[in-house]
Amino acid sequence: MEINKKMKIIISIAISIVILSTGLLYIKNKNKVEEMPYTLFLTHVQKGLVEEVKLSNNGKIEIKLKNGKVAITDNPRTEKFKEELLLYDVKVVEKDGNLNQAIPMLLLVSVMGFTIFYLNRNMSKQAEKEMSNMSKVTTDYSSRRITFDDVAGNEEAKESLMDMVDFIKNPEIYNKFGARLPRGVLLYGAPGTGKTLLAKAMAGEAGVPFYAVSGSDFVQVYAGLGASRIRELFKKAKEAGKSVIFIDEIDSLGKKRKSGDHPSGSEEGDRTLNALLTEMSGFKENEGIIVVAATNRIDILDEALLRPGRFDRQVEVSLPDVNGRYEILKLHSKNKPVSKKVDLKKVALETIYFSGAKLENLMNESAIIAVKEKSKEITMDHINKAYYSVLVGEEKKDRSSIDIKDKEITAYHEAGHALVAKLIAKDNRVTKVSIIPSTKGMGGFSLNIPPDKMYQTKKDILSNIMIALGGRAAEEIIFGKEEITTGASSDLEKATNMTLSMIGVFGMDEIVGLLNYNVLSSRNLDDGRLLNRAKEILEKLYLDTINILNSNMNSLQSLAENLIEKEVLSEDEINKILIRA
Ligand SMILES: Nc1ncnc2c1ncn2[C@@H]1O[C@H](COP(=O)(O)OP(=O)(O)OP(=O)(O)O)[C@@H](O)[C@H]1O
Ligand SMILES: [Zn+2]
Repeated sequence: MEINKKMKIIISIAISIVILSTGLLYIKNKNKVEEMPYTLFLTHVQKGLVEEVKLSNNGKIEIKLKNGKVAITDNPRTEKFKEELLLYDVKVVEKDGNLNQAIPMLLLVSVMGFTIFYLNRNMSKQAEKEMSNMSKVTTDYSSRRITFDDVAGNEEAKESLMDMVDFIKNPEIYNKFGARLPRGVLLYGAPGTGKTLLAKAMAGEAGVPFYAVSGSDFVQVYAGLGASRIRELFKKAKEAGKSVIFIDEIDSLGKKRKSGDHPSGSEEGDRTLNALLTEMSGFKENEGIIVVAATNRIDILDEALLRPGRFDRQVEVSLPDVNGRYEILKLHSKNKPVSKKVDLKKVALETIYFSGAKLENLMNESAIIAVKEKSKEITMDHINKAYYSVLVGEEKKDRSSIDIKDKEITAYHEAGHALVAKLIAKDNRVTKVSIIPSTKGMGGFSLNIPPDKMYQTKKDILSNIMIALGGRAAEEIIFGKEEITTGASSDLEKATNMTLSMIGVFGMDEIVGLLNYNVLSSRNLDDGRLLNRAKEILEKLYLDTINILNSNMNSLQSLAENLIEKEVLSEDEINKILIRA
């Protein structure tokens, strides 16, 4: 922070103290007068209930209502305040403070205030803006209650959140058993996958108020305001008793710090984050308050956020698979006159990589087009038109435009990994294969769980290398040598690492021997033998992988076809397909 800014802050604090004490003195003398919240005062002004306002330099200003009542409220000290009052036909009296004791202080205040005013007009404007943002904490209990029925697909995420609902509802029972309740849940996943919706549904199911803020509102806020807003938010929630506090875009507060480096976030972001962590450890255990945070990027989050007692529960909210998309489309068609001829299953098939928000958008656009065309119902034609308008301007990297070839390639690639695992590592479990991108894999992923044991054998490592190569091998077999894709890059990284460790660290190759290559290269003794040998081993394993897949072509085809159709396969489904093939 530059000195100038620091100075300004110190001066502002000094001023605030003076102002506050003056204000207090004033209130003390006026203690018969009722204090009115500033927001209420504003509505009174708008409704024309205010007769007169006595402007002063105090922290509080005096107001007289048309019904004769006198009250005080906070002095906003904005430039336009007087004009606004005049526009609402309020009589404005300028008064210099009638308290003898306060006159010297007031003088001081005005002089300092004047200086500050010139020091930075903008800063105070900014502060004003943020002050008004303070009331931006959205509370949602007035609107319709949202429940888990409003969230389609996402069964896994829903399930883990249902537990939390029980925590909120019956903290006493958990107390009795001495169970420590989670305080924070982190929902992570692509934009528009329903994280906010899930958090709202949690509050709705538990029947408690929902308080929401967004991390991005705190970026570059006026010094100290972020932290105070956080405290304000928690205070509000605590007053309500049980509640769900939602912090969207938490990554803008808690970005990973690079070691040694100045924290990548702003100083203010840090302060806000610290306030958040303090508040979270501050509330008594088992009070029934749960903090839910959401992010699209769990990988850039500061680990401090993920420690026990903080956001120690992490729930992935993924893009919907074809079934999920069908459910979401059905949900958002409920209140719309959709023609019976519309095949939502087909729409679901054609909307791979669409998030829930995008599907909602699709149905909404369709409805708008139908209305414009004065149609009685929403037809397939409307949905098709909407489809293109939803996709317009989308970047390709968003993976929202369906490319059937992409889908096929991913399907064969993932089927390759899964099949190799099933064939050569019988102790491994393949629990899930998916062609929907997620944090587990950009194109898709094949979840391969090795048995739990302390040591890995050479055979295990060889198998794992082949499993990693299975994706590329399948691509080459099906689409040809020239059609292989960039999709295997992280697989190759893994395979290379495993091979190098196997021969250079674990001493598992007869030709290279028992030498540790890290030691050799640190003494500049590396003669390049390791590289040649690693290449040789990797090439042989790749050929083996191709051969295995070639001799199990039926299984590969069948897995891939099922993936294209269902997009996600469970362990059971995989096993069934392989038995049939
Ligand atoms: N699983 C779902 N079921 C039903 N509707 C959904 C689902 N996911 C998203 N939607 C629709 O999309 C809208 C936006 O979703 P939401 O704001 O919850 O996403 P988000 O994950 O919080 O997004 P972001 O990361 O962009 O903040 C929801 O209000 C809802 O209409
Ligand atoms: Zn792969």
